[in-house]
Amino acid sequence: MVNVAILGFGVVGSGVAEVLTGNGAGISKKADELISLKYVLDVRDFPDSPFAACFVKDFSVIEQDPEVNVVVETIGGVGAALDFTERALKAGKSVVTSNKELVATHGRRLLELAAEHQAVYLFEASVGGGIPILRPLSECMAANDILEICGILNGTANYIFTRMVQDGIPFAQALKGAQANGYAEQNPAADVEGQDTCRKLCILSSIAFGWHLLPEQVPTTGITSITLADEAYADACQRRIKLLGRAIAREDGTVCAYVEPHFISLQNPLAGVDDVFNAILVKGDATGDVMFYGRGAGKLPTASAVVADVIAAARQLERASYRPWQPNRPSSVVSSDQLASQWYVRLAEGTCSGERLTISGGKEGESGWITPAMTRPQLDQMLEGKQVLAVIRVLD
Ligand SMILES: NC(=O)C1=CN([C@@H]2O[C@H](COP(=O)(O)OP(=O)(O)OC[C@H]3O[C@@H](n4cnc5c(N)ncnc54)[C@H](OP(=O)(O)O)[C@@H]3O)[C@@H](O)[C@H]2O)C=CC1
Ligand SMILES: N[C@@H](CC=O)C(=O)O
Repeated sequence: MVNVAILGFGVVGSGVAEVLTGNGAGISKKADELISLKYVLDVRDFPDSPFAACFVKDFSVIEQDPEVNVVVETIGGVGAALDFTERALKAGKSVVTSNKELVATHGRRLLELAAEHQAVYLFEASVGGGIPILRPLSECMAANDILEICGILNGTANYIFTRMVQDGIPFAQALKGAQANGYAEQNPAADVEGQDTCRKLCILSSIAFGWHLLPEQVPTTGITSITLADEAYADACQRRIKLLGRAIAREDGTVCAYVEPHFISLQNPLAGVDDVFNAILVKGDATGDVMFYGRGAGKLPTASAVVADVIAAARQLERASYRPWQPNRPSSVVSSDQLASQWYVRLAEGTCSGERLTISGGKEGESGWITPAMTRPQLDQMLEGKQVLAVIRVLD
C-alpha cells in the first residue's frame, strides 16, 4: 500500500487528488500497489471538498507518519515548498512535484538528498505540464549527445499570443483569460517576464547536458512589450511571435542559453503551436529533431504528469530517479550576444537596413523591418540614435 500526501490544494494539487481518486483502480493496477490519498495540507480550509477528511494544517503530521511513502508538493515557490521537500526526503519519503522554480534552483541538491535517503525526487510535471518530456529526454534519448533544445515552454504566454492574434484582444485582457483558466503562476510576472520559461529551460538543459544550468545564467526577456502592431508586422512577413527558450550546445562544450520572444516562420513546426499548448524541439546527434507537444499548463494535464510520477515512485523506488546532475560550470555558459540572426525592428520614424514590412492601418511614421543577420551588439550599433519601439529575434 502506498499512502500519498498532497501539499498545496490549488489548481494542480486539487487535480492530483481528483485524478488519483477518480482513476484509482487503474492507477493502483499500473503501480502493482494500492495507492491511497491519506493527507492534504493547505493553508486554507476546504470544508466542502470531497477530500475534507484528509486535510491537515501541520506538516509534521505527514513527516512523522511512517505510513506516508510519497509526498506530492504542489505549493510552488522556494519557501515552505523547499522546507517540506527537504524534511520529507530526510524522512525517507519520495517527493513528486510540479514546482519548476524549486527544481531549477535546488534540483541537484534535492536529487542528492533523495538518493542519500533511499527516496526518489521526480518532477515530470515541472516542464511542459502534461507533456511527457523529462523521462523521454533522460531515458529514451540517452544514446544521443543533445545539440539543441528549443521550445515554447509557457502556456500562459502562448495563450496570450494566440488570443491577441486570433481575437485581436490586447495583452492585459488575454492575460486575464489565462489566469481564469488556471494556467498562470500565482504571480503572473513569472509567465510574462519569461522566468517560468527560463526555469523550465534550466531543468531541460541540466538533464540534457548533465550539469546544473542556473536561472541567473540565462538572459531572459519576456513578452510584456509586445503589441498588436508587432503581431500585425509578424503576419505581414508570414511569421508568428512565440516566446522561446533555447539552449544550444557548441562544439567547444559551452552552451548558449537564452529566453526571448521570436518572430518564427510559418514553416517552423513551432509556429502552429497555439493556445495553452507547448512544444519542445530536441535535436539529438543521432535522432535529429524530436518534437514533444501537448498541453503545457492546466489542472488535469499537469495532474496527469504528477500522478504518473507517483506511480513511478510506487513501482520502482530505486530506479525511477534522475541521476543528480553535475555542479554548475560557470565557464561553460556563453552569451546569446554571440548568436547572429536576423531581427525584426519597429521604428517610430526613419529607416533601417533590410526588408521593409507593410501593414494596413499602421501609425503615422512608424515602420517595421527585417534586418540582415547580425549579432545583437551589431544591431544595437546599427540602431544607435534611432527611436526604436521593438526588437525581436527572427528564427526561420
Ligand atoms: N497551474 C498550472 O497549470 C501549473 C502549475 N505548475 C506549478 O505547480 C505548482 C502549483 O501551482 P498551482 O496549483 O497553479 O498553484 P496554486 O496557487 O493554485 O496552488 C498552491 C496552493 O498551495 C497553497 N499554499 C501556499 N502556501 C502554503 C503552505 N505553506 N502550506 C500549504 N499550502 C500552501 C495555496 O494557498 P493560497 O492560495 O492561500 O496561497 C494554494 O492553495 C507551482 O509550482 C506551479 O508553478 C506546474 C505546471 C502547471
Ligand atoms: N504558468 C505556467 C504553468 C505551467 O507550468 C504556464 O503557463 O506554462
